[in-house]
Amino acid sequence: MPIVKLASLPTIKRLPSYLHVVEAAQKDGKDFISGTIIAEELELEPIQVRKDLAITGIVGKPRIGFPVKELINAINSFLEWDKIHRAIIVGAGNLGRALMGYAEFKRHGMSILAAFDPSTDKIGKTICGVPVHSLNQMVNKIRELDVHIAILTVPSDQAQAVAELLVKAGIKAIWNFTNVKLKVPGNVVVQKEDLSSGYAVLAVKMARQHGSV
Ligand SMILES: NC(=O)c1ccc[n+]([C@@H]2O[C@H](COP(=O)([O-])OP(=O)(O)OC[C@H]3O[C@@H](n4cnc5c(N)ncnc54)[C@H](O)[C@@H]3O)[C@@H](O)[C@H]2O)c1
Repeated sequence: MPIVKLASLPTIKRLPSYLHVVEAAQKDGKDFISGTIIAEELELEPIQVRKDLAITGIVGKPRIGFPVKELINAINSFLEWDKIHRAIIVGAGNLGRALMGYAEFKRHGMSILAAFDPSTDKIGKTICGVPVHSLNQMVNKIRELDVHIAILTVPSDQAQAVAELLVKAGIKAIWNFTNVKLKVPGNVVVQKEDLSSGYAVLAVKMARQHGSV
């Protein structure tokens, strides 16, 4: 199966920010929001916002803007956030625990059903409502719980071996927080995440604005 390439990747990455702004407008009791207001909030060009939002199929009205409720539904639907995504976490350490405790994921359909870790201090415990199991239960639990997404927060030297186990168990997508480029079959989606990218942008922006400190 070919690797899925998304032409609209930057747009997809901006959609959650749009959703935050539009949800805030809904909380303020607004029925409509203009592309210009969204653009101002996010320091983007209005044309960019309108182009991005067109991908969700929702059309704004001249001088009135976008209907807030429909826009929220359209963004959630485009992002597949209106569906339940059954997930597990492998590696219940510092990062794994932080992700288990992040309530936004639940609000957006991500249901973390179990975590797996070899540490006897963690097995049998519950972290933020998520039960931690031993690694030798992983394959059976993935099948039993009908899980499709695995969040990988293991030490880097364990990443490839764990990924291979996940693929064998039938996992369809791996959200990879390790710094390893995983080798998996083409039908398994891998999304690699790196907080350092954000830090890099922050540091360079700060240097440009204030000079090196
Ligand atoms: N992408 C990012 O921005 C980012 C940020 C922080 C950490 N990380 C990466 O995430 C990973 C975890 O970082 P951390 O700070 O949580 O480390 P940590 O040491 O706190 O946690 C790692 C956990 O994995 C468990 N583990 C070890 N071998 C395992 C295996 N084979 N299967 C399942 N679990 C196993 C350990 O017992 C531990 O609980 C590391 O690879 C780190 O480099 C990435």
